[in-house]
Amino acid sequence: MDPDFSFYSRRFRMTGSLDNVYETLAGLDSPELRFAYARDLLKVHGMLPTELMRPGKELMIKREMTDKLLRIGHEHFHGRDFVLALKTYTKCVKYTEPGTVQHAYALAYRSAVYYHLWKLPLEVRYELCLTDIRRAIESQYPTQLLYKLYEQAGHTEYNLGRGEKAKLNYSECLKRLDDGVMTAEQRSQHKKLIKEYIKKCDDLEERNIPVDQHSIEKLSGGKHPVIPALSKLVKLQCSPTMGRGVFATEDINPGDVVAVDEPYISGASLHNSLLCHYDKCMKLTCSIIPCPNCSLVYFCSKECMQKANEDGHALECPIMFSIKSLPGDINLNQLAMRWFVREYFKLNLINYYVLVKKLLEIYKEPMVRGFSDSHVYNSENFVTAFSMHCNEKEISMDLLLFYFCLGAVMFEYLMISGIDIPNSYLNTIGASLVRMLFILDTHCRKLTVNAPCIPAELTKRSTLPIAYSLYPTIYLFNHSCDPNIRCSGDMSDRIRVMKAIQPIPKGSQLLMSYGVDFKKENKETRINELSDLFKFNCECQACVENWPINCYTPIRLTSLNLLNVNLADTITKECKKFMELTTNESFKQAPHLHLNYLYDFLKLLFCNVKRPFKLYENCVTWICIAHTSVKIKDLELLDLSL
Ligand SMILES: C[S@@+](CC[C@H](N)C(=O)[O-])C[C@H]1O[C@@H](n2cnc3c(N)ncnc32)[C@H](O)[C@@H]1O
Repeated sequence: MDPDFSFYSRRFRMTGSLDNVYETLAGLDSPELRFAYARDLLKVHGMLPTELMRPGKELMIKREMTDKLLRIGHEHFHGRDFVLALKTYTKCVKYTEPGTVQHAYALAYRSAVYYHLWKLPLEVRYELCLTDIRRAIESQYPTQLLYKLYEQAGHTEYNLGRGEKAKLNYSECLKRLDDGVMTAEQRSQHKKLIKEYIKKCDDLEERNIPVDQHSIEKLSGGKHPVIPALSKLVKLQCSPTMGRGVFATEDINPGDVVAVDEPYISGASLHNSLLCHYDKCMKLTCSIIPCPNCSLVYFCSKECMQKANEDGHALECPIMFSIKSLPGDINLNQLAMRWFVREYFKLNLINYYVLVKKLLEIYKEPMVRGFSDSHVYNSENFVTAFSMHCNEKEISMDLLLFYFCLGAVMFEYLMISGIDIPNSYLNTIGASLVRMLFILDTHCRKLTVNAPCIPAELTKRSTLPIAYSLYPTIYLFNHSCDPNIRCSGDMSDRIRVMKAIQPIPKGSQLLMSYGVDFKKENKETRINELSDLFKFNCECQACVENWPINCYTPIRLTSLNLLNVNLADTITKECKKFMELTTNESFKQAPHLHLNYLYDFLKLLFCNVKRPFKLYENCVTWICIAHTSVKIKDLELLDLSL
């Protein structure tokens, strides 16, 4: 369902006051005054909340459902429908509180499902099984049944080839058998069996199971001295048509890594419970634990839950349910709240106030945003993100009113939850929350590059966003319909690596695509799309020179497009070679094995042929494909929309 951005204007229209509201809002030129106005307006119309909304009843009903769900889970399990059993037990894990017997049962049953879940690769299912066993043991699994869990853990470690760990678990099982409810005969039989298992472990050769090491790419030329997420080969500079941007200080080659950025702030999409919501983890996992207080965010481990609490979740937790009920985009509302509480509490009231007051005043000047008085760029993620350009002037009155009212309501919830903000700071701090909403709306909602994705269908490259993240440094790159850099690697990776896909001579700007490409769409469509989504008129070379789309791009070398006639023979020969290679099946299967060849061919054309030229554009496309490995992760083999 599309977010309802006309929620507040509809309310005011009903009271017949909308025209006046628009007029007054438009006449106020500072964000603080607009915030104060929206807050007063809501107060007058009785639309400011006076208490927090609580999950109460909803959560109780879910908890009562658990027993029934466990029974259904058993039916699926015994009917060997392991995927349905997994879904059902996972619901139970979500609905029950960690530390309770019910929670422990749900985890223990789910561990048994993982053990049998043939659809998952062996190592994955065994690791998940062990994780759930460990958690069930930590949550109050009944003492008289603990031997079963240790036995299961022993089998799983054994199957993973880890003899020593298997022995430890079997030995624990032997001890725990004394607590089991059974006859003396049964106990002695069982102990005999476990001792045989222990003996078998001695014969097991330790296997080294390769771990999926995600190698993080290194920045070409090393780290930038001021902005560590950027390469040393670039600098921040202002361009008259695009504002702040990133420019090459040396020649950059295709394949060079120009930025490695981590999300500064992120949140899993609310519909997705396959992801750890702690934003420094964001691991895809089937094995989740909900926050025991709000039950709205999930973690892959207790450690992540603890770190998330220290990083601000403890503060947003009491108002999570209220935020969930607000109009607009739930995911982004939550993200804005997370961003606000984290920075506000990190900096403290006065520091936060002083910083945002300055940023709210100067953000209109592109080169001042983020720069100190001595023109040194402040690499703090908060400054980079908070000072991001987002064309507020182009935003419709509807949306402007929406965000100021939404910010005022969110702010009220914060104050009701106990955050004490003196009156003299209130409007500035409130306006900072509204600015966060604008920034996230402009830069997060619409850019899929900011959303870790999983493939929507196994056979296609289309992807589904599973989380929303603000990558502060990536946002410094301006857009081109003919990008010379691109995000490489797996789209579900939390860390984003930007690589050059074309040669970028010293002094030129590094440009990424915000989602449109001159090869696929004509100028009019692109302009409309960019203006609709991002509210700017594209000033890239492809738009300014009105380059034709792919099917009209010249494919032949002629005196019109050949810049160096002396090299005509060499270029013709190389073009022929490129065409032969790229029609070859083995090349299509593994273009990444030919990257160096593609880079050399591209550089040859870059220097000697006028663009657009079909083979140049095709070569860029192949480089992009080779840089993007959309790995089919283990979890996507299952339909786990829980
Ligand atoms: C993600 S920000 C990029 C950094 C921005 N230039 C700044 O000063 O913060 C996107 C904004 O940059 C500007 N921009 C980016 N690409 C552009 C282009 N091709 N033509 C014109 N303006 C552009 C627009 O104002 C856009 O809203």
